[in-house]
Amino acid sequence: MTQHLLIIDDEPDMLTLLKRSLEPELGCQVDTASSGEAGLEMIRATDYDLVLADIKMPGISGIEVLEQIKADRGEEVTVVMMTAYGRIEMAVEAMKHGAYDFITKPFDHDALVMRLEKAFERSRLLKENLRLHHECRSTDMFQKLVGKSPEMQRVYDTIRMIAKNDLTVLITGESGTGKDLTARAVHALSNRNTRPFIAVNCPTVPEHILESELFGYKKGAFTHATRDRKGLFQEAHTGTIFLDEIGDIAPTIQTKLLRVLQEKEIKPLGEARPIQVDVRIIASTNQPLSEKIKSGDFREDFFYRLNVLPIHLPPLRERTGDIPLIANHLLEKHCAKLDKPLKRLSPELMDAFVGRRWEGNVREMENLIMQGILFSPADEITPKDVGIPREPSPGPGPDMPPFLDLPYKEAKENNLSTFNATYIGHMLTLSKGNVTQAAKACGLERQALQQIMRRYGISAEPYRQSP
Ligand SMILES: Nc1ncnc2c1ncn2[C@@H]1O[C@H](COP(=O)(O)OP(=O)(O)OP(=O)(O)O)[C@@H](O)[C@H]1O
Repeated sequence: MTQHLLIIDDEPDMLTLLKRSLEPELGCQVDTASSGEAGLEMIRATDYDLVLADIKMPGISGIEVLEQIKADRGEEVTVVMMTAYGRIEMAVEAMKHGAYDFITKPFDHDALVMRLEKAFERSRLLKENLRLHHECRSTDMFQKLVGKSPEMQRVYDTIRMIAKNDLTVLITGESGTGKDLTARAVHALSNRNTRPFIAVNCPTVPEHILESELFGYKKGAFTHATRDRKGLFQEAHTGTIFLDEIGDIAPTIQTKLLRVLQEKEIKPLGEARPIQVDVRIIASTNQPLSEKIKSGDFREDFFYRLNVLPIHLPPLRERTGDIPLIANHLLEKHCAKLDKPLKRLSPELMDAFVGRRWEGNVREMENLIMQGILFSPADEITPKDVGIPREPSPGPGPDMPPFLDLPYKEAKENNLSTFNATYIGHMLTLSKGNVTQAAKACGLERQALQQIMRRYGISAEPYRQSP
């Protein structure tokens, strides 16, 4: 991409001369401004890679231009100053204000080109750094949610699409599917990410306490209210509140939450006047709320207020392609947490994992893996270590393979994933984690094997621990 240079100088001849010589020599596009005021306006409108400004100008001086650029854009824009020969104190002043370099007039042309090339290089590196930093931040947001299946890709797309606005989100999914992680990802990608994220596990708080926990109370509101206390909504002000397992809350609290959603205000117990709060609400449930509405346990109007932006997390058995990836992720995470050397999952255990129904989803898998890490005597965790019978569970029907009720593409992808985890796992076991040897045994080029391993989230690391 062509780089973009802005030259600010009050001498028109100098501008013409520099533009004419620098454009072909640096291979960049040069714009010119004949005053500090005009220059600043152009900088606000265009993303320049480099600004070359004269220090001494009538009106806004070069130093003032520099100060303004630093105030508006920080380190994003690289600035080089020009000063007349002998005005070294001005150049020092410019460096103090954050100029990258200074050049004295009259110039030695070659030296000028060389210094501007260096400044362009600095600007390119800086922009690349900023881009990577930004990319890292946005992948960080999802880093705890592992899974590459089409189902999880849809979840990530939805999170990205809905995170930035302030609308209410309802996350549904069986227990242990990652609703809590998803709520945190929505907050992390939202504009509120530097503000509080308050999670409330609704069923664990007794009904009579939940109201005062959420909305707070005034001194004297009830017998033990010896002082004013802020509720969680006030704690979450300008941030996000996550109401986990909302399906379990009592109708009286549903009515009060409905009011918060409608009016954006809360009323602490014992307080006469409502208090305005600016809180984004994310709720989750593992129960079909439609049934609760039918039985009269959940207010229908409250449900519609909550279900503005829905996210559904599919159960693990419907995204079996993710199982090897999540299993290895949890293994690494918990070996580190439990301060144990990295173990590996035997191919038989991975097979059993893929065929399992996982009623408790990722949480159930996490528990099994922790047991395996603690109880397996060797580096390899086998089905026996976690109490799984050797034969994989039969899946949906008595004799039916677990993929027969899936669409072709998905069934194929899931089976490929299992096949790769088992086959490559076996070859890596034999080669003690040596990828070159494993590739030879597979009859593949090393790079081809590495590509497959990357695609299916297989790491050679755990196999290197073999005695
Ligand atoms: N996609 C995933 N990748 C990695 N870890 C996950 C994933 N989904 C869930 N987990 C892990 O599984 C455990 C359960 O996840 P989480 O608490 O988010 O589920 P939940 O749906 O909120 O569960 P519950 O309904 O029981 O509250 C957590 O330790 C979480 O880190």
